[in-house]
Amino acid sequence: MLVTDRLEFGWGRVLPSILQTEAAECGLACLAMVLGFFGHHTDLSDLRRKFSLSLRGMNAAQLVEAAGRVDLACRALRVELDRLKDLATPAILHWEFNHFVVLKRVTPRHVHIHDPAVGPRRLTLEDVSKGFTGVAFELAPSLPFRKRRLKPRLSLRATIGKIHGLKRSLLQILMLALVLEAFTLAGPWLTQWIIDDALVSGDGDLLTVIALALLLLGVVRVAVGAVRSWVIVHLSTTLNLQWSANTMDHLLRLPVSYFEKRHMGDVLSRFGATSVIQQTVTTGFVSAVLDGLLATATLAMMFLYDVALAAIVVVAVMLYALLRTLRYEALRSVSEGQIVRMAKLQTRLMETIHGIETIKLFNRQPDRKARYVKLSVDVANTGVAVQRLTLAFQAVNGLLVAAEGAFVLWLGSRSVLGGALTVGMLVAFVSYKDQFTTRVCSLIDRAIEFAMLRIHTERLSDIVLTPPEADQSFEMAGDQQIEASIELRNVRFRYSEGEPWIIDGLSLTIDSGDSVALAGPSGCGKTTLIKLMLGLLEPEEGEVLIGGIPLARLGLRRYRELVGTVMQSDRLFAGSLADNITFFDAVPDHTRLAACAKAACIHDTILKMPMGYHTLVGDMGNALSGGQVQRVLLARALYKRPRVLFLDEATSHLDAALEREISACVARLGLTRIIVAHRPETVRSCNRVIDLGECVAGSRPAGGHRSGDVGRRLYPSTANDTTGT
Ligand SMILES: Nc1ncnc2c1ncn2[C@@H]1O[C@H](COP(=O)(O)OP(=O)(O)OP(=O)(O)O)[C@@H](O)[C@H]1O
Repeated sequence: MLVTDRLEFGWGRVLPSILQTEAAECGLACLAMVLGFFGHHTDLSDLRRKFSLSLRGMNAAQLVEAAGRVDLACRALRVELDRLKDLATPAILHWEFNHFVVLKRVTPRHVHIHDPAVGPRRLTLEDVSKGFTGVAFELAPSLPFRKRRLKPRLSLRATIGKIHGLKRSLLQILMLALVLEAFTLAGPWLTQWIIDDALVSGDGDLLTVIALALLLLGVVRVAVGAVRSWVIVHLSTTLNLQWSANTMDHLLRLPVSYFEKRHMGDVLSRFGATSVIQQTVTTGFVSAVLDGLLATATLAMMFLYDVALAAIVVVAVMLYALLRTLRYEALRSVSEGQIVRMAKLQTRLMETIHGIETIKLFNRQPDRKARYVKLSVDVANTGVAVQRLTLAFQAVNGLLVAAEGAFVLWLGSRSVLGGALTVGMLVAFVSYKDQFTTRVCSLIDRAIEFAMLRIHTERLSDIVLTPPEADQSFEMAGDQQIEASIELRNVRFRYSEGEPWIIDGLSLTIDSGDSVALAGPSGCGKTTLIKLMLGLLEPEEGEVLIGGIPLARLGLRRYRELVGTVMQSDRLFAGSLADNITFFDAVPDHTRLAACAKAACIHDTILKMPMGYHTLVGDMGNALSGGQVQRVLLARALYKRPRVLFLDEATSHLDAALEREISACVARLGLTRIIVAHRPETVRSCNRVIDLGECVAGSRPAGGHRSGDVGRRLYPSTANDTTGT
C-alpha cells in the first residue's frame, strides 16, 4: 500500500448502505458501513466469519470490542438530541433499545441515517427522539487500519447454478429473432417504394404488388413472432422449474442455524428472487439481443439515408442513456428498501396468522392491525417514491423525444425542399428513426434492469452461497453396522463469542443400549447438548463420536439414518395422521405404522377417530390434544426404526400412568435412549442420569461434567442403576 493511499482528504467518501441479512446482525452491518466509509470495503459474510453472533445479537460493549477488532477506535458517548449535530459522522446510534443505525448527517431540519434494517432514511428530530436511546458511538480508523477494495461482485452464473438446455433454447430464440428483424427492416423500404415510385408515377399495378408484399410481410412477421413467444414461454417455464429446484435443494441442505437467524418472510422473499431473475434473464436477455441487433441495423440504414439527421438521433438517445444512468442509484436504493419492507410485511402477516389464538386471547387485534398498517404505509411510501422517480423521468424523457422528433422533421423537410431527400426517403427515415429510438431506449432500459438485478442476486446469494451442512460420509461397506454409542470428548460450546459457555469441557460416553436422562434446571443446556449430539450444533472445542467415529467423518446424513427424535419444537405437517407418522413415506409399511402407534400408545385413540389413520391434521391446527400430538410425534420417531432415540420433553403433556406405559414399550425396543425430562418419574425410568445443573458459565470443574453421583443425590431411587462416566 502506498503512503499516499493513507492520506485522507475526506472528499468523495460515501457512506454505503448495507442491509442486515440475519435478524440480529444490525451491529455488524453498521460496522461494515462505517468501514466502507473509511475505505475498507467489506461485506457481512466477511464480518460474520470474524464474529460469531447468536440470535441475541450484540450489546454495546460487544460493539465497541468488535470495532476494535476491525481497527476502528470506538468511543461510547451519552448525547442529548440537540447535540446530535456535534457528533463526528458517521457515528453509530443505539436505537429503540434493540437496534443500531448509522448517523450520516444532521441538517437543520432532518437527520439522515442508514438503517441496516431498511436502508437510508431521512427523519425529523421528532422521529429521532422516538428511536434514539441517547447512546452514540463515534468511530475513527486506528493505526493498523487498511483500506480495501470491494470484492468483485457475484456473477449471475454463480447464483444460478447449472441449467440444462439453456444455450440451445437461447440459440433458437435468436435465430427466430433474426428472421423477424429482417422482415421488420423491409417495411419502411417498401413504404418508400410506394410513395416515390407507385404514387409519383401513378402505377396502380405496382401499388397492388407492393401492398400485397406488405401484407405477406405482416403475416410472416406475426407467425414468426408467435413462434418466438412460444419458445420464450417454454424456456422460462423449464428454466424456472430447474432453477427453483436447484435453490430448494440448496435451501434444504442449509444448517438449522441459518433458519433460526432469519425471519421467515425474508427467507421467502429471497427465495422468490429466483423468479424475478429468471424473468429478466429469459425475456430480458432475448429482447436485449434483439433490440441490439435491430438498433444496429436501423442505425446503419439511417446513416445511409442522411448522416446529419442520424447524428441528431444518436445524440438524443445518448441523452436518454445519461438520464437513465443518473437516476439509477436513487432507484436502486429505493427499490431495495421496498423489497426489504415487503419481506417484513410478509413476516408480520405470517406471524399474526400463526399466533392468532394468542392475539385473540390477549385482545391485541387492534395493536396487530395498527402495526401491520404502519408497515403497509411504509411499503406504500417506498412504492410511491419509486413511482415518483419514474414519473419525473418519463416527463423529461417525453420532452426529449418530442424535441428530437420536431427537430428531425424540420431538418429532414428542409432536405426534401433542397432536393437532397425524396418524400419517400424522409418517411422511411422517420420510420427507421422511430424503430431505432424505441429499440435503443428499450436496450438501455434492459441494461438498467440487468444492473438492478444485482439487488435480487445479492438477496438470493444469501441462500445459494451459504455453505450447506458438511456431510463428508465415512467410507465404509454398506452392511457394516455402526455401533449405537455416543461419546463426547471435552466438548465446549457457546452460542457466540462473548456469551458464556453453555457446555464447558464435557466428556461422557453413552453405550449402545443405555438409557440416559439429561436433568437439570431450565436453561442449563439440556436441549443444547442434545443438538450437539445430533450434529445440529457444532462444538467450538472437542468432538462428538458415534460408534467411535467422529461425527464429522461419519457424515450427518448417515448418522441421521440411525437416530429418531422428538424435539421440543417438533410439529406436524399438513396431511393425514398416517402421512405424518410415516413422514410421507411413498410406500408406507402399514404393519410398522400400527406397531409404532401402539408403542407410542396412540393406536387406539386414532382408531376411535371417524377417519382413523386418514384423519387430516394441519400445520396450523388439528383435532388432537397436546398429549396426542406428542404421541404421534413419538410414533413418527419410532417408524424410522432408529437405533438411538432422543426425546426432548417428549412426554411432558402426558399423565404419569401413560408415560410409564410408553416408557415400558419403548424400553422393550432395546434402543439407546437419551431423554430430557423434568419429572422425577421420567428420570427414574432411565438407568443413568446426567445432571447439567452445574453448567452455568464458569462453574464447570476443570475435569468436565460427571454424571452418576449427582443423579444419585437428585433421585435416590435410581442410585443402584446410575453409573458414572
Ligand atoms: N439460539 C440461541 N442463541 C443464544 N442463546 C441460546 C440459544 N438457544 C438457547 N440459548 C440459551 O442457551 C441456554 C441453554 O438453553 P437450552 O435450551 O439448552 O436449555 P434447556 O436446559 O434445554 O432448558 P429447558 O429445560 O427450559 O428446555 C439458555 O440460557 C438459552 O437462553
